[in-house]
Amino acid sequence: MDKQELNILLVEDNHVYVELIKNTLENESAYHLTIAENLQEARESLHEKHPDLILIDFFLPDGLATDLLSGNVGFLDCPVVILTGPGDATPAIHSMNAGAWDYLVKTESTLADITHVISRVMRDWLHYLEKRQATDMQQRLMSILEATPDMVAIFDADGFAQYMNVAGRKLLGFSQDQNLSELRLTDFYPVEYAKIIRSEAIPNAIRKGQWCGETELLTRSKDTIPVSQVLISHFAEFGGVAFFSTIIRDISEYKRVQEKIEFLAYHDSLTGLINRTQLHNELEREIARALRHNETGAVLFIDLDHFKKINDTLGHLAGDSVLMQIALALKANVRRDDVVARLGGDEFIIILSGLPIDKAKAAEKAGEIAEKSRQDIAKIIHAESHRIQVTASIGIALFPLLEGGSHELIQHADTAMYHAKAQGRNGIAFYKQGMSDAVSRQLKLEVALRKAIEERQFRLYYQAQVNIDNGRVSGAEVLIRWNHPELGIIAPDEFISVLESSALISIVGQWVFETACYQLAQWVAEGIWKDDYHLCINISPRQFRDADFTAGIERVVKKTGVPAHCLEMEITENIVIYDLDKAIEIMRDLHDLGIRFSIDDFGTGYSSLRYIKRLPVNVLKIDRTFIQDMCTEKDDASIVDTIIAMARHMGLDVVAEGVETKDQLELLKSLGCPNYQGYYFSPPGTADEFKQLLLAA
Ligand SMILES: Nc1nc2c(ncn2[C@@H]2O[C@@H]3COP(=O)(O)O[C@H]4[C@@H](O)[C@H](n5cnc6c(=O)[nH]c(N)nc65)O[C@@H]4COP(=O)(O)O[C@H]3[C@H]2O)c(=O)[nH]1
Repeated sequence: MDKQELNILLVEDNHVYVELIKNTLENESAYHLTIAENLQEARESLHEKHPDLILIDFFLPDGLATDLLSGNVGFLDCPVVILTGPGDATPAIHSMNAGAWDYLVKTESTLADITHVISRVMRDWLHYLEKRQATDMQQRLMSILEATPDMVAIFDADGFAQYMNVAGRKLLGFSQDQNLSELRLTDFYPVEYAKIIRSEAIPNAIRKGQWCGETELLTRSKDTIPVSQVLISHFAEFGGVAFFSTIIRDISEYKRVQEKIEFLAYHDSLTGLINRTQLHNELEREIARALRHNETGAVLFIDLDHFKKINDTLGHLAGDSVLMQIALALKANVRRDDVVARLGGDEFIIILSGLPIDKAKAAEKAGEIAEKSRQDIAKIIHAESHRIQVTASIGIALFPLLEGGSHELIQHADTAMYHAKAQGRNGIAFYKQGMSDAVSRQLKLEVALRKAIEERQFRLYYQAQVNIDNGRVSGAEVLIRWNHPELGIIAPDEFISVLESSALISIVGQWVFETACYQLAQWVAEGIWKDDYHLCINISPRQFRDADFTAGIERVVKKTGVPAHCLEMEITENIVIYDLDKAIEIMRDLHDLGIRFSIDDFGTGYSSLRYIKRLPVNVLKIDRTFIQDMCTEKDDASIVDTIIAMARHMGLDVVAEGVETKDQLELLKSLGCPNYQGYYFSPPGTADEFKQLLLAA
């Protein structure tokens, strides 16, 4: 403290005495003296000047000294020198407020004595202040240590605990008053980490001053806590470690988050199965193992059929629930060390390892597991109060391959899966060479067809059916065309099979039926469609098997208001070979509405009279391949003759398809065929073109 700054408050009303002290102090020119002559002035000075030293004349009037010393004025946070009279006053002061004063100076002392005392007082005071500052700092540091959320501990040079802060005690389960001095640094760690502390941390801390690392602490209840820690050596003045201190942070939460992040990096968050990244790691490992142990393995690529529909119609919660349940079912179906992964979306992979070395046996085993998985997936799933049935297409590829690793294998299994889809879904296919080209062609077409649906690129053409006797139009067959933006009009033979295998046929078929009905309704309204004409619409086997096929047809008939008896559905014999009874049921329902049925391409399929008899069929359409050569090939002519005779016998109508020449027409007429269709009369044309034929009829 600068001497010049010394602020002295002299509480005294004896002018002579005041002058003397003043002179003395001013001679020193190092003090600033404030004089208070009464209680009021003393109070003000205490508040305003913050004196460093107070000189009080004990024999002041009005009990001023008593008031000051008894603390009535305020806390005197500086040394107080009592200027007292002869020695007899001392006991009175003592009894009054012990500790309130610091020095007694007798008034009979000389001023030099007083000055001397003042200097001594100030020296003491400065010393005291320094000490107080140091302890203040210590106290502050201590309170910071106690408040810090990290564990802080001090150990002596022999490693015995000397201090542990609140956070440390809390972390390890020790109470605040528990004596830890018997415990050594290494006692706070499980054995394996105590070893690291002894052999690595302490030597390093001694050598380099400090050691940092991640360890685990052992709590009082023998739990372990992951921590990050710094161990510091504090050296004595003349060398050697005086003590160690350590700061330790509990990183359990960080570890948990880190583990979660690591888990998420390699796992699918929804199902908990491993993800694509980890799948490749696992598969590479399995391939290497199969090569080492001369084993066979298999990759099953599982893709759910029409899963998007579940998400779109029942919502993502239901979709998620389905995925989770399927993940569980797949896991339950394989051995514990077989890998099940989710690639994302509705795609799963199973890696089967340790299959028999014999490829055929391995394939058989893989096929069995795939079939079991397929069946398990197809079981009814309850999700978000819905009962859902999902099917899956599964592709299988065996490994090790002659060439290629995990990527090629998954690619093969993927191709096989697409093949299974192309086969009508809900099935299994093994990868074979050459499969990729066919599948990718099919896929490209499928993608283009989906676009065609979205962009309404389909058109309907109409081909007249003609009564042979009078040569007049008796109806029409509806034929779809794909009006491709670059390739122009594409005939159905090129895309109907892809629509069928991808199940897009249901959407397109429904569109054909609806559009044709609207067109028919218009012709009826225009009065150009006669009541005994028939509009024939092709129905694919797949479309026919749709659960809501009949309901969809009924809806359209009602909506468009067409006369149902003018509608005819062209089906092929394939429709009935799946489930004859079901086919009969559907046909009867539609028949009851008034809709007629014709068997298309008759003669090319089973042509079994047994089932034709049971079906509510009205018309047989003779396939054009017989008509084509009937004038030159006797066999074809006799087949056509037989079909016409048989139809007549069974009370069925007949339409001969693909009539291109007058000779064909004449021969058909002579055989008693009632109707025909073909380029000879007119090729398929647009609705406007066909309308002209109707107007001319
Ligand atoms: N060579 C020759 N051909 C003639 C002659 N007259 C007609 N055709 C063709 O013969 C096919 C008759 O249709 P389909 O047997 O039902 O055979 C149809 C039918 O099975 C299917 N199809 C057409 N439209 C649809 C549809 O909307 N839905 C479904 N599921 N299948 C359809 O595609 C097949 C082929 O249809 P298109 O290419 O339009 O071929 C039509 C027609 O253009 C002729 O004098 N000579």
